[in-house]
Amino acid sequence: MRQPKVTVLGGGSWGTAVASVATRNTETLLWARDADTVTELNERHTNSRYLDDLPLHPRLRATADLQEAVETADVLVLGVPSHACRAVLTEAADHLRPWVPIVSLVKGLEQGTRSRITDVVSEVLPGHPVGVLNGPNIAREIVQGYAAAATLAMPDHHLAQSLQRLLSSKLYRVYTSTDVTGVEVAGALKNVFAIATGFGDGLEAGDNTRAMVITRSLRELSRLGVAMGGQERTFSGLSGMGDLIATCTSPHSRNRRVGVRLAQGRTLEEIAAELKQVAEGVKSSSVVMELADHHGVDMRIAHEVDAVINHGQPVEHTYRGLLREAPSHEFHGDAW
Ligand SMILES: NC(=O)C1=CN([C@@H]2O[C@H](COP(=O)(O)OP(=O)(O)OC[C@H]3O[C@@H](n4cnc5c(N)ncnc54)[C@H](O)[C@@H]3O)[C@@H](O)[C@H]2O)C=CC1
Ligand SMILES: O=C(CO)COP(=O)(O)O
Repeated sequence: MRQPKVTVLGGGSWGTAVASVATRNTETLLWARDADTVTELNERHTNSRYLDDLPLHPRLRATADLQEAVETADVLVLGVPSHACRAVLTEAADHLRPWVPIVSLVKGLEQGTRSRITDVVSEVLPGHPVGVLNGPNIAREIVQGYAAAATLAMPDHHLAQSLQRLLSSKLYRVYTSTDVTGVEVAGALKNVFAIATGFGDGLEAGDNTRAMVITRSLRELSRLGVAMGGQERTFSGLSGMGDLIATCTSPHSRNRRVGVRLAQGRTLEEIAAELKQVAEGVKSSSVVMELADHHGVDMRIAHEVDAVINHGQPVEHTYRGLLREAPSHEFHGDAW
């Protein structure tokens, strides 16, 4: 039987990495809007703007033609940043065959609507089964072939199992789940907490501080995630604790780096110019606070990140402000 063809939308670091993994299993096409990236991917099998000279799977093919990419897809993987999802999906809608499953790689929330990206997918492309693939996955490490794992969450477990085979490799272990909400919320929220961890690192606060911020962030993340309909246990899994560990400690994390640089006195504009890549936590920081208000969840750490990013609060004030608050029972109550 013919293997389903995979199309990945988004020629940045993560779309490229996932497309390269999928190419091992099946015919895979990567859509990138930048023509030079497409030429380089097809001719040199690299994507140097995002992944230096790391070799990609030689059979991976790229195109800048969205129609070609979408109309041949049996499985569509969404790998553009959250702010571009609705526009790209709307353009893709006319070309996608009915019932093609869609997997989001996006770790962000839509500004304005506060929607999860799988909800945006269902709105723009009703009737398509939709899920999310999240986990501690620094793109360059996956391309380098270091062992890693992620969770593919879909409401239909059988469909998740068949897509699991297409998107995994021996070294990239994809587990399944039916908790789409939990996995997706965890992936978006951890970026905000990685910025908070970066604050501590930028202030050279030490390893204990980092562990405190990560652990208390997990508690905050879980409380909002459960209020939004996620399952508690999901947050101690790969997309929750796992991704917090990776993003809050990796020197490759862009969100953590935003926090470090802000603590060192750089402006967001300077940091964006240096990164040249998306750090979803910057935009998510205000959305998370809107969701926290909506669901009545007190989120002190996320609140401080929002204050720095969106309201010009100096990082030192944030740090001292958090420490002034008395700790409560570790697992009961709203204190951070
Ligand atoms: N890089 C990583 O290690 C991981 C990233 N993610 C998530 O994957 C998503 C994509 O991130 P990355 O690939 O890392 O970002 P990136 O910054 O490396 O690349 C973004 C890509 O999207 C394209 N793009 C931006 N706006 C567009 C638009 N309006 N239309 C079409 N294309 C557009 C850019 O040209 C670029 O190719 C994000 O939500 C991120 O949080 C998830 C796991 C790992
Ligand atoms: O999601 C990621 C790792 O799992 C990538 O994190 P950054 O976007 O902070 O680089």
